[in-house]
Amino acid sequence: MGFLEQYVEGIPELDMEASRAAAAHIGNLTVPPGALGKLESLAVQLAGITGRIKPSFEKKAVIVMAADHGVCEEGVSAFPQEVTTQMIHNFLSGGAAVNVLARQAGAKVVCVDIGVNNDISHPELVSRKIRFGTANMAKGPAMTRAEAIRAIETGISIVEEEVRRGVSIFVTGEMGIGNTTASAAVMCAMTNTEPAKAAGRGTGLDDERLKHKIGVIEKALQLNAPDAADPIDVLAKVGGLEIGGLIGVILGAAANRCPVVIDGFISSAAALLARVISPEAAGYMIASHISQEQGHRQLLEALDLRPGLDLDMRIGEGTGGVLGLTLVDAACRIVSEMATFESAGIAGSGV
Ligand SMILES: Cc1cc2ncn([C@H]3O[C@H](COP(=O)(O)O)[C@@H](O)[C@H]3O)c2cc1C
Ligand SMILES: O=C(O)c1cccnc1
Repeated sequence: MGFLEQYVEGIPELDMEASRAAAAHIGNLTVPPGALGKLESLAVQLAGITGRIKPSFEKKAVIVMAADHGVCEEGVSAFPQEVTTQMIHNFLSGGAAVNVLARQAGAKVVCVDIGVNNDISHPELVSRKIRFGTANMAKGPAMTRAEAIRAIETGISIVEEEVRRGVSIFVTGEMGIGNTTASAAVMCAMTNTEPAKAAGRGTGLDDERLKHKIGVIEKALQLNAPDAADPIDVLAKVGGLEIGGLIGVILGAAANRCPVVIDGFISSAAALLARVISPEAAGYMIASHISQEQGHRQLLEALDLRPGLDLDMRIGEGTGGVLGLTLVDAACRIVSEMATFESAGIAGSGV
């Protein structure tokens, strides 16, 4: 058995006893039953993940996996490929949207080069390049199976390092011009969805170029025939290196009983593959927001995840995910700080 298969076997089931105890505690808090809505289900989930009724997460990290995509040569993005590298410099100097929102949430940004086209060296950059971008999936497989597995294992090793540094909650983030094309192709392959329903405008394609993008995805799926029963085959043929890295982040978080907050469309495509690799990992995923990217709603439904926020965002990077940390903090404070009917001397419901 390879490292990955063995690692995945170690992902623990959720602690249902802790979840039940949290639900009972929430039932005694001074609100009408169920009135705190998704914050209540989040608190119950967090108890199941950590085994603690009143968890708290001091150290938080968003892992921004960055990689390039060979399919960009088909003209599937509104922006040129160099923007991937340029944005990495922006992440490293703290000026990107995810940096700002992560500072607000008290999370550190870990930027990983898992497959960018250029050589980049910076003391803050985690350099784990597997190859210089994927190959063009409209002409053949994006990467080899061995590279796909390495991408996943890279994500796992980064989480393991951060757990050793005390991080106890993770957010998925990414940067890669062209990656909404790869993510839509993954979604189509895994859920048997028409590319016209899965593909969106990404960074801002007009109608004509969106039609072209849909045609490219159709061609890539036809040519590569990814096997829906084999998520690593799907990742290798029509996915991306950062998508593989994020699968590893999700599996790594689950193996360490840490919640993992899922960002937008690209992160959700990674989550879809992760939950087939490990059905147990699904319980550790928290959906942060619904992105404007067409296909995200259906993708979240396929994941059976209900997003907390709907902010008309369409950027990725982990921006929605770090905003989702606020909801996690809110759920934690409710269970640890609220009074119960008994402690506050308030009469319960008469019905
Ligand atoms: C300046 C800029 C910053 C970004 N930050 C995230 N993305 C997002 O856009 C890209 C996906 O869209 P597409 O598939 O259309 O290329 C990804 O890099 C994603 O993270 C950005 C895109 C741009 C242009
Ligand atoms: O939802 C996302 O992750 C997204 C949407 C558009 C562009 N980039 C990312």
